[in-house]
Amino acid sequence: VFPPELRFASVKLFYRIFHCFSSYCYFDITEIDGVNTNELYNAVQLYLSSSVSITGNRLSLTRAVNSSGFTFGLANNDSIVDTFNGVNVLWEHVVTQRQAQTFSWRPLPDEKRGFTLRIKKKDKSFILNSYLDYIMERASDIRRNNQDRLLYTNSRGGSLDSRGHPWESVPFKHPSTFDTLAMDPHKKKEIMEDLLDFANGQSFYHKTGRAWKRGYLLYGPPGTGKSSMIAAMANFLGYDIYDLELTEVHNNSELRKLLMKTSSKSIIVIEDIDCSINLTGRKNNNGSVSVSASRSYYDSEIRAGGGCGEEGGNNITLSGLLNFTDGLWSCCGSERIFVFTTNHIEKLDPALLRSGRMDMHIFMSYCSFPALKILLKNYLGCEACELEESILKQLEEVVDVARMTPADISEVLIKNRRKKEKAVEELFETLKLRAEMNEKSGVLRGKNVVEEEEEEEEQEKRALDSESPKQESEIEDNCKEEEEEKKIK
Ligand SMILES: Nc1ncnc2c1ncn2[C@@H]1O[C@H](COP(=O)(O)OP(=O)(O)OP(=O)(O)O)[C@@H](O)[C@H]1O
Repeated sequence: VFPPELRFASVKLFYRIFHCFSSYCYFDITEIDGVNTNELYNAVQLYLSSSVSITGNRLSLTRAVNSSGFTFGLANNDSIVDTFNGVNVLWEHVVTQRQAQTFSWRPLPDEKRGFTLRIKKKDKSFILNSYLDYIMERASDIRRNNQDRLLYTNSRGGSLDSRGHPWESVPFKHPSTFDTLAMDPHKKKEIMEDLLDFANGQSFYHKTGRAWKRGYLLYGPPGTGKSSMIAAMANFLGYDIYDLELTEVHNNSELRKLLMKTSSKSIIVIEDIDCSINLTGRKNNNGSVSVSASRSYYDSEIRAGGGCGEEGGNNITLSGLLNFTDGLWSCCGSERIFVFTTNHIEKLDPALLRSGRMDMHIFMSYCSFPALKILLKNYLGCEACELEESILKQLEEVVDVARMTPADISEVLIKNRRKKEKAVEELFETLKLRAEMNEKSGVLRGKNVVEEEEEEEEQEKRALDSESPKQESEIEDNCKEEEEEKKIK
């Protein structure tokens, strides 16, 4: 009976009166905002998925592409109460049929979906300030946990893929974790704590004015678990990995572009850095740092591809690499970890190793006794306490002197993994043989491995401490000299 205009006006009036007397206010969060997808809608859906999975009776269930987890959702027109800091809010999932479209540039779904958030008027400012931010954060955590890790590598010859992206990706399914990694448990704990401190340290980095990034240098002989450590780090933090092949990068600007296209919460890896870029050019023949060391010197003298005798034909300079790790561009994006690996730390330029670039130097050593116990547990399923005391003692005696890598030891264990006793016996024989060979050839010079390793680490630290300040003063002197020369000219 009512004409549509009158009907519309009376509904509007009714709502106004209703809202005046109601103690609630409502917010509509639609799936599509105009023509764009509403980020908040997706975030709310993910956020609610954790609470509805426990309380809901009828749920929608989805699994996104590249995701290893299921997402629970509120069924159509269902509602749920959520509590945030003692405040109750009501979420309703509203689904209505969309009117048939006459014409549209972009076809929209037949259904119009959205969430309605009902909160008490008195809680409005509190909820709007912190609850929605909290939802966005939780949603991105859930998304990251559900999503498969990705392993990116830079395209050959710097070419772009069909989407104009310089990185190609594959799902990252490396099973290495800190549990499977054989290394000294104290060292392992220290690394894990450092990683957690970094991942939870947003406010600290903000407060101290530091870019939210951290550098790790993994060094040690081949087969000691450097790559496994990177995989364990990625699995531990849930980060993607960008495996940067430096020999495929032509120049510094290409390097910078690659950096700009990496995402937050990622680990950028350069493996065997000493083979990717020639870092020895800065040193004199006797190993001391050249007096003429300066950025311009790096630029002109140090070229990539010379480290392992291969000519890569690319023009990345050390200066470019230093800028990559801690220049202004390294701060585009946040929460990034740089990991460099090398078998020859002595070949690396001290400038690359200083704190701020490589904050933590991790020495991946030959297999020690605590690491051996982890391998025995992982490969044979036997705890150290299950083995006879005498066998353990024998193993402990030879393992340090044998200087075998965890990779070598795991090969011996894999062969006999079904027969525990035979595996332990063969392992002992192999370790003994190696230890004898080492002693005969005088590799150890009367010291045990741990002492040698500690000494190596100590030497490296001393070299760094003495070189860093010297270098900076040298660089300053050089700059001054250059300026004076320019003035005279
Ligand atoms: N510390 C370790 N803990 C457990 N497994 C290890 C460890 N080190 C090596 N391995 C085993 O040996 C194999 C090779 O190790 P990995 O590639 O991580 O060594 P790497 O130090 O990176 O060697 P390279 O320097 O040659 O790249 C791995 O697949 C893993 O199974």
